[in-house]
Amino acid sequence: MADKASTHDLNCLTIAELEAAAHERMDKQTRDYYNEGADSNSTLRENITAYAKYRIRPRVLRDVSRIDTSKSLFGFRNSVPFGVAPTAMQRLAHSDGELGTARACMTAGVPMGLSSFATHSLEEVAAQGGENPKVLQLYLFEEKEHSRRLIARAKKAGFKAVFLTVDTPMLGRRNEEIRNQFTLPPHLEIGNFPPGEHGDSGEKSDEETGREKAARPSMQRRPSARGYTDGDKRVLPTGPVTFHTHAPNPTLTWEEDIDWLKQECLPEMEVWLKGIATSEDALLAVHHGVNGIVVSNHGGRQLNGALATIDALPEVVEAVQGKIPVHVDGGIRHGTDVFKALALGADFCWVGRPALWGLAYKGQAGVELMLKLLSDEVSLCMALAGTIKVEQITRDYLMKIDTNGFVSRL
Ligand SMILES: Cc1cc2nc3c(=O)[nH]c(=O)nc-3n(C[C@H](O)[C@H](O)[C@H](O)COP(=O)(O)O)c2cc1C
Ligand SMILES: CC(C)CC(=O)C(=O)O
Repeated sequence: MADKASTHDLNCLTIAELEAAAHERMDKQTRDYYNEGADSNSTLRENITAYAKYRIRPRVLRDVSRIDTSKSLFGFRNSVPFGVAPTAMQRLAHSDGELGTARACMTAGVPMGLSSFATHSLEEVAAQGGENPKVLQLYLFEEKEHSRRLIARAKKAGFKAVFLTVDTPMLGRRNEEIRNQFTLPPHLEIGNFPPGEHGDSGEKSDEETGREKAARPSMQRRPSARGYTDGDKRVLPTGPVTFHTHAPNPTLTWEEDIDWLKQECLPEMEVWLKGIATSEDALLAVHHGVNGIVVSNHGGRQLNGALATIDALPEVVEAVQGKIPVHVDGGIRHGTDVFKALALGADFCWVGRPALWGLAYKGQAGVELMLKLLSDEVSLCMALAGTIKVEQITRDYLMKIDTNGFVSRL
């Protein structure tokens, strides 16, 4: 027993405990920024609770002494069927930041999604090495030249794909972010867009330096912020690249932008869409020839009231009919959630906040811990359900409980 306990972090045996441990280690601004969703947070909550509607139908008396949790993606055999989703500004959590996440993903043999708005550059992340795939999350800016340059850099650095985020025509309303007057501390900058390289004076932006904070009590409501529709006029951002000004792009369309992106990326990097939530858009994605989609609602941070991703997944899977891979993120907090998502037809899963909690808890080692907890849970769940390989996980292993408590096969 003593031996077994010694391989564990007894303070963090679950993702929930990791979340609690991280809570104490983050300042309020960071904690609120990472943890909140949009508006009342109902989609954020439902992303998690919706998993409880599904129960597992375990099969027995199969030799489960060897469980293979691995899954191929971008030509690499990942150790598990999930990776770390792109989340912005990871050095807010810990000085290891995105480099710590990259090293943890490399050690665990899982893919890493890097946010366009990371606090390290994509070159620094690539330099951490590893055969595990790296994916660049892309906010396609209205000034396409910025995006063109970023895409070229990602190609050169060996990124396997871009995940174009399509659920941010405007930024969702995050009330704590507004209340806290969120600013990037002066010692940090957005690694991919350092001040001075994007048509600005070389001065850090207000958002990056925190200057004029007092003079601008609600920075998100600057006319150029474009996050809200309460009278602000949309203005093409011309200054330094900051996330409030550049991440949202209300002008993107299937016709204008997807072909452009494919031309920029292919064949070296695949083009995926992150933020698909309906069968109609999934079919359009197939029609426009993208390489894959991620069913996502941005961790409940964009359209509050949107369906939980695990509930949106089945209609997308049914529409796509295996023509392109379908991934899912949002609310995954246990290995059984990964199992359920795979059973409902996802080819792969991504986890966002748990990696941030790992980082906040112990930097790189904390992300490694998070990946180990989730990997062990996936492996145990597969064994107890009677599945030896990821490919064996199908709808036959699930039941659904409706609001009246009736249980049915899928
Ligand atoms: C703090 C934070 C920052 C995020 N930053 C980005 C980002 O820069 N680009 C993006 O496409 N998604 C971003 N996301 C969304 C994640 O990629 C992912 O969709 C979401 O976190 C999944 O939900 P989960 O946190 O419940 O696992 C962010 C999420 C969080 C929590
Ligand atoms: C750069 C930001 C817009 C990052 C983001 O997507 C988020 O905070 O949800």
